[in-house]
Amino acid sequence: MLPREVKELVSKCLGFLRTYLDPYICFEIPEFESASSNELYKNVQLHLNANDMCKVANRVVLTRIRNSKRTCSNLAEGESIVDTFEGRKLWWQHSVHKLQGESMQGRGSQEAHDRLYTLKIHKRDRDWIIPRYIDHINARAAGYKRQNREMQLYTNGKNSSMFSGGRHMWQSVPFRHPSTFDTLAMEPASIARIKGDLKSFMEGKHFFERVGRAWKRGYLLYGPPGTGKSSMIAAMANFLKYDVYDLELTQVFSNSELRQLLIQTTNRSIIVIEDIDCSINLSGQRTPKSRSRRGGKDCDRSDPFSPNELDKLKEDESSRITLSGLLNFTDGLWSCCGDERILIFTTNHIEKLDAALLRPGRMDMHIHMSYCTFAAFKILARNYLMIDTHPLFPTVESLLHEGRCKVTPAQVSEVLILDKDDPDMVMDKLIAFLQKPQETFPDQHAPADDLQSNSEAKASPLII
Ligand SMILES: Nc1ncnc2c1ncn2[C@@H]1O[C@H](COP(=O)(O)OP(=O)(O)OP(=O)(O)O)[C@@H](O)[C@H]1O
Ligand SMILES: [Mg+2]
Repeated sequence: MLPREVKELVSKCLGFLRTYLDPYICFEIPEFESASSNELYKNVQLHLNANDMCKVANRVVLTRIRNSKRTCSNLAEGESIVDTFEGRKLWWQHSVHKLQGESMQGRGSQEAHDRLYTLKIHKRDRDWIIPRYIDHINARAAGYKRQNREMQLYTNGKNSSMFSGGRHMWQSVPFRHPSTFDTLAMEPASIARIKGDLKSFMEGKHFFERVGRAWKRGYLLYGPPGTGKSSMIAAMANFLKYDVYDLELTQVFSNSELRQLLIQTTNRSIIVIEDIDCSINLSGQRTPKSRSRRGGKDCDRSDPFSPNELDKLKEDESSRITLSGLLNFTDGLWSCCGDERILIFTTNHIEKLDAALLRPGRMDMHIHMSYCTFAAFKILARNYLMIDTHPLFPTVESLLHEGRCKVTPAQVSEVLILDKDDPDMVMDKLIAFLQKPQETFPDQHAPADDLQSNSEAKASPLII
């Protein structure tokens, strides 16, 4: 019989020998470190989920958070799977232990389990694979979070200015607008250009740093009412997964308040000022928005203002928000406080905009949203009626040809939605509608025509 000390020494030596001879090494990634959650654990979970790797496991835990669009899968207790990275194999195992007594402190009742991922790799890969693989997981998880996060729509309401000394100048609701570039009726070539521009902006961090420019981009959307300017903004937000800040300039009472509002916007966001011609004018005074009989927001109208509007106008006279205050944020020193910002102005009346707004370097791209073309109609027909062709398509084409019949995509979609389950009837109704004389809204010239005479303006902005 060996004495106890010797037995312990032998087993210790055997343990060392086993570790020494074992070609693998394990890393543990617990869900919690002390009482705080371990971000890496969550990132591993997202990485396995994003790559659909859990589906090869025998037991998978499926979860869906309330109001979320996605179902998440995770390895069940004791399950393991293999991942590959740069040609090397890595093994993941998930273990779950029930917590008791003191170890539950600070976790809350729902965290009564200790969850842990164990990553096993070859010892020889240890030095080079670990930093790179972990970076890869974090990057994948960041991309996944971005794709799946709930977007927000912020607005500066009347009451928001009460909080200007505090932190809450914006109020938000979840942004769930269904418009996408697939549902937008527009020339496919224009859509492709806009998507390409947004993509290169989103991926342009190093470019903007290298050339010393603030990482921002400005778009001016102009065209008659109902041509899809607001739908375009929603499609851009859904494409980029950015939050939207709908800035109501008529509720902003000074340049400093405007600056505070803009400073509070977060990175990766779209700041929108709709109907810019109605929100601000050259002298910096604002006029209440109104709709003309043709449906556009017509600020220089001839009909008298109501008493309420007159009161508002008087109130406005004391306001000191100016175009230069706004432009200071678009391209002045303030433009670089924050990254990945997109600024969008919309207008029904580009001809009324101040030249300062149209100058190169202000709005990088001018996008003309115009009356429905045949290509745009085909997109609406596919989306509303689920048809790609119909015997009456050539008639529609000749009616819409070269803007012969001026109807907006909004008007066409109103007709298509009427009997969407009966394409033949809808097509008949559409032809009858297109043959009726239409009351049109004056569609402005593309600013290129105005800018041609201005040599400074010839180089930019991009015009679509
Ligand atoms: N280009 C388009 N593609 C698809 N649907 C469109 C388009 N234009 C308009 N619509 C339809 O018409 C509705 C109104 O369009 P939208 O609000 O985007 O127009 P707008 O140009 O912003 O008008 P306004 O100048 O009055 O603000 C949308 O909800 C959508 O259903
Ligand atoms: Mg709109």
